[in-house]
Amino acid sequence: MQIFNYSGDDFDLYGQFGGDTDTATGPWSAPQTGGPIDATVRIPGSKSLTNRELILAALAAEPTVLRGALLARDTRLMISALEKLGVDIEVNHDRHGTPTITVTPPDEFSGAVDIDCGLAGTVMRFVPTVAALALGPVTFDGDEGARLRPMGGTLQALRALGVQVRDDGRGRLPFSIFGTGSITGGDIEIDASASSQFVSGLLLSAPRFDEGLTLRHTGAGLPSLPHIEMTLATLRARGVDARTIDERTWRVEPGPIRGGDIVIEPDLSNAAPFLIAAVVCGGTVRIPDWPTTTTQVGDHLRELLAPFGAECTLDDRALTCTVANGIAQGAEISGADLNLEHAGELAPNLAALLALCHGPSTLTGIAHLRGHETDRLAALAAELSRVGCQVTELEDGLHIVPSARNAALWQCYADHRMATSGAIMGLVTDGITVDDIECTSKTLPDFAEMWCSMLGVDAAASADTSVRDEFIHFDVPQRSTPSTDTSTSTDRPGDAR
Ligand SMILES: O=C(O)C1=C[C@@H](OP(=O)(O)O)[C@@H](O)[C@H](O)C1
Ligand SMILES: C=C(OP(=O)(O)O)C(=O)O
Repeated sequence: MQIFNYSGDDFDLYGQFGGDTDTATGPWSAPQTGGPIDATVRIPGSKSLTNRELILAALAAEPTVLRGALLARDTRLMISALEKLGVDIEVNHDRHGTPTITVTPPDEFSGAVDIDCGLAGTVMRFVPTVAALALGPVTFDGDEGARLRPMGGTLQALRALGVQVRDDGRGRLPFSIFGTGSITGGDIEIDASASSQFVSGLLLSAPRFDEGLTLRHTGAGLPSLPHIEMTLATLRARGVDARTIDERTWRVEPGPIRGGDIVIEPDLSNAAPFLIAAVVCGGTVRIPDWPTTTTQVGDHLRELLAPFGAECTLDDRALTCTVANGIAQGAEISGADLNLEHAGELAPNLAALLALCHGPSTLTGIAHLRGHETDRLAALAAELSRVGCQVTELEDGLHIVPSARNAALWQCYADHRMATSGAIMGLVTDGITVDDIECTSKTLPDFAEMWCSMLGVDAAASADTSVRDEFIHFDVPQRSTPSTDTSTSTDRPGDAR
């Protein structure tokens, strides 16, 4: 069972904010269903939107109310971090049980605090720039796995902005920021090839810089461009002049950030395993409140799943995804070559789908996944191989050759998307046990219950505490330790671990 290194002292992980105390723990037998699915799955708020809106609400000139926000480990860590910096945050639920968060910004941010980032990229890359606007030192640390994630882009940028930063020279957590209450801003260059979050974190706080910010990415490819679009869109929606100058340069003018009432969209990337389940099992999955226009990369699932037999129709109430003949009914779907540079977040779940197809597939453009919650390329290669596929790790992706599959203990490496990928594999593979389904609490605490409910199976039957003996003896692939290079700009994709 995963033990969370969670040190937020204002609330417990499943307690005060309405988390589900029945969340499955320990080894979990991936459930199967006898026939096609017919389910409506209500997906909680977007992690990326919730954490952007929390940051902007903290920096705003007036209070903000967030409706439909996500309450999961990543967003609770964000709330806790901002509270420590002096932001007043109240969490309630409306009469339908939908979370409502009221955020009142402080007159000035307080320093002399420690921030726990957990494993949340949005906390470790978005909060430091807010902390640089505080008076006094702010120290950042996180889970063991978080200490392997690239941070050089953020630290490099803060130093270029004249902020004093102390770290051990590896460009990783832990580090301390010594804010002086203001940032002048201006023009800076960073290498954001390891994560788009370096760019987003700076742009979000930039309206509060005296001269705003012109930010240029200088490195190789820039991943997850839609997430930068999302950052610009959230800024503009609050009255900030934020724009793309060219494909590597962005400009944010200084000025007040509006508060107000904001509705958070469902997390479309978290819809991925449920929509993929329709492709695997056949039938229909409906996702209510799917937005008709959005910057979320999960919206690309509508096109991405079409070649796999998914007919997706969108109206103003829901996305309906119907699959006439699923893999479980004998559909022989050929593999695919996908460049997921912009949609890396979807790669683990799509890799699981490709492993269930007929014929080889290649995923490219995702070298930066080595710096995600775990080295996702190594983790997917290890786990898909364990189930019986032939998988080759490429410099920037994976080559997957499906094969007859066998029972296995699927390891998650604390990665929520590895956990949901294990659940997908288990839909049509007998004997898949996911070692740590609880790590889905990073962005979707009720995943196990939602999955069982979609399949019409009893959730209690999947909570398997007796791992079969033969599984215990599988080797766990070793994760390499981070580079000891003293430069803070060693965040090139592939160098991340
Ligand atoms: O800004 C964001 O909310 C995110 C940006 C992306 O990060 P990377 O650019 O590091 O892939 C994405 O993968 C992550 O899940 C969320
Ligand atoms: C990469 C991810 O998360 P994070 O925001 O922690 O980077 C993810 O959710 O797939």
